[in-house]
Amino acid sequence: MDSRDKRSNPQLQKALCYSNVERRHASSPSVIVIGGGFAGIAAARALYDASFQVTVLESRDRIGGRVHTDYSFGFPVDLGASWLHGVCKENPLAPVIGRLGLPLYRTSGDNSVLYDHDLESYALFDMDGNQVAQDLVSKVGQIFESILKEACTFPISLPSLFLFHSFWLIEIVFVTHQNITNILFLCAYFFVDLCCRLVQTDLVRQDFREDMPISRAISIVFERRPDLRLEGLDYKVLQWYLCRMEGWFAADADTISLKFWDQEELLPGGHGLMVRGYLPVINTLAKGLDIRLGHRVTKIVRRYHGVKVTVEDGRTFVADAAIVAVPLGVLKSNRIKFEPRLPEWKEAAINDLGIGIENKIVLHFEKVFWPNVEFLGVVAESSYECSYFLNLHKATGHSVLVYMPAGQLARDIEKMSDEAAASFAFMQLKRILPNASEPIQYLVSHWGADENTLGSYSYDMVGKSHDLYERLRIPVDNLFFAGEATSFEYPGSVHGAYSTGLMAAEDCRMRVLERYGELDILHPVMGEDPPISVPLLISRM
Ligand SMILES: Cc1cc2nc3c(=O)[nH]c(=O)nc-3n(C[C@H](O)[C@H](O)[C@H](O)COP(=O)(O)OP(=O)(O)OC[C@H]3O[C@@H](n4cnc5c(N)ncnc54)[C@H](O)[C@@H]3O)c2cc1C
Repeated sequence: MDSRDKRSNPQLQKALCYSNVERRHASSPSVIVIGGGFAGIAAARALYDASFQVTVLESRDRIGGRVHTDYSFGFPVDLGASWLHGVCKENPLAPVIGRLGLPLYRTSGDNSVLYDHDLESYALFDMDGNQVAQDLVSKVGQIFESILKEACTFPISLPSLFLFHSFWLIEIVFVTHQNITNILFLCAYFFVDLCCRLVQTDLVRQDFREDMPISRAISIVFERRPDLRLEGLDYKVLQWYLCRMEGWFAADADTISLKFWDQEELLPGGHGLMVRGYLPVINTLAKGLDIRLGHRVTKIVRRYHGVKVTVEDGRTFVADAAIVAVPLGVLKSNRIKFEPRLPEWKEAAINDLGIGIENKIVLHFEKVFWPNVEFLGVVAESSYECSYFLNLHKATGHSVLVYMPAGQLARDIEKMSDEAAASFAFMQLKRILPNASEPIQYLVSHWGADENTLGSYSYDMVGKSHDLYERLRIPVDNLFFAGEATSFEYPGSVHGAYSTGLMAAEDCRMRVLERYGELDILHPVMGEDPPISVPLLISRM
C-alpha cells in the first residue's frame, strides 16, 4: 500500500496506528513483489491465490521484463524470450501454455549440437556469399561435439586403461607364443607405454582440476588431438558452431566456465518457438493483480516485523515480506540499497554469477527473398565475425529475419544507434544474399544497456562456484529472491524464472505461517488440485 496515500486518508491513518499484530489479524498477510517479469508475476499470482495482499512494483511501463512481445509490425514479435525450452508436460509452463491453446513451432529435438536448432533446416554461407555444403556443416558439427567431449571428459579412465593393457599382453603371450625374451621386451614396452599414458591422463586431469574458459580447453584439445584441428572453410564452420554456443550463453567462449557449461538441466521435447509471442502467457498470469507500473524501487529496509520499500519518487510501501524479482544485472549495479546490507555470501553470489548479453535486431521485409530454411548463418575466421539469422517466416508466415548477436559483438552493437545497428545486420545479410532488398521496418533490443535489465541472462563464469544460483535464491529474513538467476535447474530461461517465482511464493507463505501462525486463512501456493493437463499444440513434429 502506498504510504503517501495513507497520510491523506484519515481512516487509513487510523488503521496504521494499529499494532502489527492487530493489523495482520484485521486482514490477511501482505507482500510486495519487486519486478513484474515472469518470476515476479508468478510469485504474485501464487500468493494472491493463497489469500495474501499482494502489490507488484514494476519499474517499466509494462509487465513482462525480458519477455517483451512487440506488435508494432502489426503482428507479434518477441524481442526477448521466444522459445519454450523443453516442449514437454514436465515443463512448469506447459499447463498455462496448453490451457491457452498457444501454438508452438518446434525448431529442434533433444540434444541438438546447435541447442535450439536442428541441423535439418539451415543454410550457411561464407563471407563471399558461397553456400557451405550441408555435409561439411554436419561433419564439422560432429567434430565440434568430439572437441567438447574431449575437453570435458578424461580420454581414458584408469581401470579401462589397465584392463586394455592386460588384455593386450595376455593375447600376445598366449596367442602368438612369443619366446621369453620377446615377452620381457613387450612387457617393458607396455609398462613404459602405460606410464606415459598415465602421466598424460594425470596432466589432463590437473589441467581440468582448475577451471578454465571453454576457449582455452578447446586449444588444449587441439594440442592433444591434432587430428581434430581444422583449417580453411572447415575452421570457419567450427567458429560458427562456437558462435552458436556463445549465443546460448550470451557470453564469449573466453568467459564461459569449462567446469559448468553443461550442468544446466535441459528438459526433454526440444525447443519450441512461441508463434504468437510470450505476452498472452504473462498477461493471463497477471490478471486481477495489483500492479504498479513506473515504480522503480531504490531501497528495501527489512525489520523483524516487515519490510519498507522505497521507490524512485520517495513514496514508500510496507508489507510483512517482499519478494525481490529484479534481474541479476540490476542487483549487480547496486541501484537498490538494502538496509541492513545483504549478508556477505549473498553479495558474493550477486558479484560472482555472470550476466551475458544477447540482443535481437528484427528486420521486416516487403516479401521473402531468402531460402526456405529455419536459419541462415554466416561463417567466418572468428566466432565474433560469425552470425546468424532466425527465419520467422517458417514459423509465423511473416517476412521477418531476426539477427541475434551475443557477447562482445552484442556489446559493440549496443553502442550504435538503432538505425546503424539495423544497417549492420542488413550488411551481414547482404554479404550472403547480395540481392537482398532493404527492410521496411526494424526493431532493436538493448538488453545490456537497458537500466531495467543490465544484461540478458545469467551464466557460469570461469572459476566460480555452480551453487551461486542457489545462494542467490536463499531468503534473507523476510526477503525472498526469485528470477532466472536464482534457478539452479533452469537458469536463463522463462520456465526457470517462473518456477523460482513459485518457489519464492511458497517459501514466503511458509515463513509467514511460521511467524504469525495464520494457518487457516492461507491456501497452499501451488493449489490443492493438480493443474489440468492440456496437450501443447506443436507444429514441425
Ligand atoms: C534476447 C533474449 C532472448 C531470450 N530467449 C529466451 C528464450 O527463447 N527462451 C527462454 O526460456 N528464455 C529466454 N531468455 C531469457 C528469459 O527471457 C529470462 O530468463 C526471463 O524472462 C527472466 O525473467 P525474470 O522474471 O527473472 O526477469 P525479468 O523478466 O527481467 O523481470 C524483472 C523485472 O524487474 C523489473 N525491474 C528492474 N529493476 C527494477 C526496480 N528497481 N524496481 C522495480 N522493478 C524493477 C524489470 O523491469 C522487469 O520487469 C531470453 C532473454 C533475452 C534477453
